Amino acid sequence: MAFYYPEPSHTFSEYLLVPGFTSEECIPDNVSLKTPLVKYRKGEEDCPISLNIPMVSAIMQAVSNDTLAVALAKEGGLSFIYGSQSIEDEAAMVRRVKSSKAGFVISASNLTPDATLADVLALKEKNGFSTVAITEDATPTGKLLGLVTSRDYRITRMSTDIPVREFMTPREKLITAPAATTLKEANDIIWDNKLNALPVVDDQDHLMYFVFRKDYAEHKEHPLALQDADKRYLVGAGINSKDYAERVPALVEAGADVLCIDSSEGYSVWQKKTIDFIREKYGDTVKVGAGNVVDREGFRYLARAGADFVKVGIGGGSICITRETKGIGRGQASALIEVAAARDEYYKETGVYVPICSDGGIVFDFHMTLALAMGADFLMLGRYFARFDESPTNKLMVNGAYVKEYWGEGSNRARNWQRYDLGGKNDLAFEEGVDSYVAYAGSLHDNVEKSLYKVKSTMCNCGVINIPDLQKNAKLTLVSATSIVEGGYHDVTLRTTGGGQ
Ligand SMILES: NC(=O)C1=CN([C@@H]2O[C@H](COP(=O)(O)OP(=O)(O)OC[C@H]3O[C@@H](n4cnc5c(N)ncnc54)[C@H](O)[C@@H]3O)[C@@H](O)[C@H]2O)C=CC1
Ligand SMILES: O=c1[nH]c(=O)c2[nH+]cn([C@@H]3O[C@H](COP(=O)(O)O)[C@@H](O)[C@H]3O)c2[nH]1
Ligand SMILES: [K+]
Repeated sequence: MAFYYPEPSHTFSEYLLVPGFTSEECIPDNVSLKTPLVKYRKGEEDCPISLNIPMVSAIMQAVSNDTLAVALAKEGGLSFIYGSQSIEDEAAMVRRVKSSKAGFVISASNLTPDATLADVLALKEKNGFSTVAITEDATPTGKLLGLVTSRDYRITRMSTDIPVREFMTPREKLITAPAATTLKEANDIIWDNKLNALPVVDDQDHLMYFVFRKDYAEHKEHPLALQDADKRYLVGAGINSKDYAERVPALVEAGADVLCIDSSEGYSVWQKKTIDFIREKYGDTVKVGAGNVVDREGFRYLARAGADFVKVGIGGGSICITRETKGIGRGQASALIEVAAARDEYYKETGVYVPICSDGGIVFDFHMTLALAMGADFLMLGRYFARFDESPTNKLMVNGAYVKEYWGEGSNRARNWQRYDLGGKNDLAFEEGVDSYVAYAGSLHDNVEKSLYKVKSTMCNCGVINIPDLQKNAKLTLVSATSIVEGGYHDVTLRTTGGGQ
């Protein structure tokens, strides 16, 4: 007979935290959100890689490119560059993160001289940046031919079909700096010449970075930035259990700090083979997470296989339709609670702490606190990051409101690159994700700061100022359907619409 779980499976919104004693030391400023990313042995002082905030961005085309990776690393979190692209393209993204330096920004707005004023305006509308690099091939690292800022054109006086070459500031009039320029030198040049943006170029006159006037206090603004010993930002990269023999070496060579096998379902021999390959070739020097699992057995299998962390969650993501199409999955809270217990059990048995990541289904900021309280060491978020300026997708106006595009990795849109040719017949493939819009929410920095302030405040209510203590001491209660009604506003008429999350 099949096995039946005695309890239904639950998710975050069905739980509440019950406050603990708040002492004088419990104030948000005292809270540390530092958390382990990869496994470590009992007694080892420092985890080989820790996050300064418990957030990683999802391994998705619509979420984790190099721009978002740099923005998130500045806050103390980590991105996993999406693996659903060619090995060369993924490695190039990793390389761009590793070669970006604090204060040195890879140009996110680029056109050729043949583009028009209309293109400049459309680009500005789309990504909000007012400095456009004019390069030979419209890439961020192409040969620099000029620059367009809002000082170069007047919309009221110029036709929008005028080509960029006619109004850009051409290369010969630009003040630039060579590759070896330090941030301090760059700022002196900016100051002496009253510039807003200083292009940094290599010896072949290819654009490398911009230094913007406003980024001067960069290092002071980002005290939690996640950097390696050479002050380069940390970055992760997604891999799959098929082309790892080629992909892993390319990503390692590009400088990826940690890898993660990206799959809807990780309790499989394919994941073990992938980890075996890495251990054989690199020993423990290359860190790799695995998943996703939703129960004790899945966790133990991957932990024993040597995973550096294990990702939890099947079908809970905002764009997921796996539960509907395949009928597999488990309520995210139930999955997390069981896997956290399995991690603790495994730690007791072996002395090895294998961190777990709650992946998918985080909608409200309080879900973050709940997931951590239920035992997650860190959280993977897709929809959350897709809404920000730094995510790779288009910002559009739909029904009078700004939205950003967001699509699942199991949607046809994401699968249009050839990875799926590697397994099974294409005509039998079915979609496991949707293509959608999410409400545009502004900059990553502002949102992360706000969300984490809420998490810290709640931790103070629970009487704890670090994540391990939250995991140990949190008191959680399931709530009845009726008490969920009690938890929202009720029996009043709102004077204004809206309200918090
Ligand atoms: N977390 C979630 O709930 C879900 C996530 N996704 C996302 O969609 C994307 C695709 O996920 P999947 O379809 O699970 O990709 P996948 O590549 O892990 O699996 C696709 C199919 O290939 C098989 N397979 C894997 N390695 C193999 C090998 N070496 N030889 C032979 N067969 C092999 C798998 O068993 C599976 O049937 C990922 O980005 C994933 O994160 C999709 C659905 C649900
Ligand atoms: O069923 C699915 N079909 C998909 O197409 C898909 N794409 C991503 N994912 C998973 O969802 C996570 C992100 O979830 P959120 O948007 O809720 O943060 C991600 O981190 C993934 O685990 C998918 N699941
Ligand atoms: K399985």
